[in-house]
Amino acid sequence: MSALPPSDPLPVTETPAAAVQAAARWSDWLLGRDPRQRVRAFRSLLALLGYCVGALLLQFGVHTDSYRLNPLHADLIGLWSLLGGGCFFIAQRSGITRRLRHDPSLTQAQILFGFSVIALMYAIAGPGRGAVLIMLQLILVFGIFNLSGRQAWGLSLVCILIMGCTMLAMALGQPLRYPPDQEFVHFAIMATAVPMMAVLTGQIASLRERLKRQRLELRAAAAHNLRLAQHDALTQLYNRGYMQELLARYAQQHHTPPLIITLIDVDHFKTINDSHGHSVGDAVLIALAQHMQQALPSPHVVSRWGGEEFLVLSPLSHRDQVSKSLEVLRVALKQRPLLTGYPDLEVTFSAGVATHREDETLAQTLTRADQALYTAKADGRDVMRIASRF
Ligand SMILES: Nc1nc2c(ncn2[C@@H]2O[C@H](COP(=O)(O)OP(=O)(O)OP(=O)(O)O)[C@@H](O)[C@H]2O)c(=O)[nH]1
Repeated sequence: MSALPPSDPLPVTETPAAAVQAAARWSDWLLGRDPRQRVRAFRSLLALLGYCVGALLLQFGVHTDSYRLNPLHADLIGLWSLLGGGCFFIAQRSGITRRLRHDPSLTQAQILFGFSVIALMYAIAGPGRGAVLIMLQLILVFGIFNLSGRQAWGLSLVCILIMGCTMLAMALGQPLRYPPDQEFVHFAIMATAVPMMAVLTGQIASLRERLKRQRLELRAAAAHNLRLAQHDALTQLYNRGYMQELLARYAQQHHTPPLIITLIDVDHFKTINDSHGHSVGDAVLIALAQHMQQALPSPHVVSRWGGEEFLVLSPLSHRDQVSKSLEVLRVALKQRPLLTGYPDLEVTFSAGVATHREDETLAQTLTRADQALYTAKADGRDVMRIASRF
């Protein structure tokens, strides 16, 4: 028996339209099912789409001869960009990049590859190279979601270096197609815009970091609140509210699992409080709770049901263990004092046990356990009684 029964069945919802189902199947086939890997594969696919457009534009330039492109160069660069982009997408889609702890998105590698494509395109585009510079910014935008500020600055410097060298080489090698004064302006624009992207990426990285921290804090606070709501502050056992919820959930199940309810009550607890003080009474409850949890570990669920009363929920298959463990505990309490420093403090308990029957509700089982406990008290305490059928 688990601490909580399986969650309620999902409400019946309308079946989505066939077109939606087909789209979902296609998207699963294309991007995979792992949510994180899907995002990575989607970004790589987007980049591949960008390379496709770039390759097509190069072919368009060759056919119209508007930019006097070298057809062989255009083919090679197109092929390079599609091959590289395709490899990155396949790597993400296959999931092998998940093993790369530091950069499973391959962001830096993809950006560096993008720089190489842009530099090559810039070198052959001639009069169309202004458009290539726009694509350069697009490549940097891809890093905004994954890079740290430091990584963004590093890549910016590499970008300025690669593009600066390309511009210089073209200005020196083909001064008619790449006039040096124009290349200077292009370089100045690029060298200003690229670091700006690095600054923005750094800001978004710290925002991401803050959000991540807040999410972790919220999760910890929610877990803490849940613990407070379900546990008794004194004994740290499950509290009555949690047990009532648990019983209600079992009761709602079509077939209530075979259960045993045991109610345990400390004998003459008022006398312990009156003669030793409330704090000693508290210590007795804490110590007894610990002993009971040790005697009846999972799958038993031990809880504090009320003041000096405990409720134990056990699967029917563990019925013998309940009576044996409680008997062992009862005898142990006689042999050595529960609290060190209080050798004369005698603590005993009475218990009532009821097995849930198919023809009754769990509330009725609980009532029978309570009646059995009452009988144990009436029989002189320090005993366990099994509930009768009714
Ligand atoms: N120290 C302490 N005492 C508590 C706590 N909760 C309830 N009590 C006390 O538990 C005592 C219960 O007394 P009774 O209901 O008369 O039960 P009892 O003295 O154990 O008598 P029997 O159950 O008939 O054996 C009361 O005096 C409550 O004040 C608690 O958290 N700490």
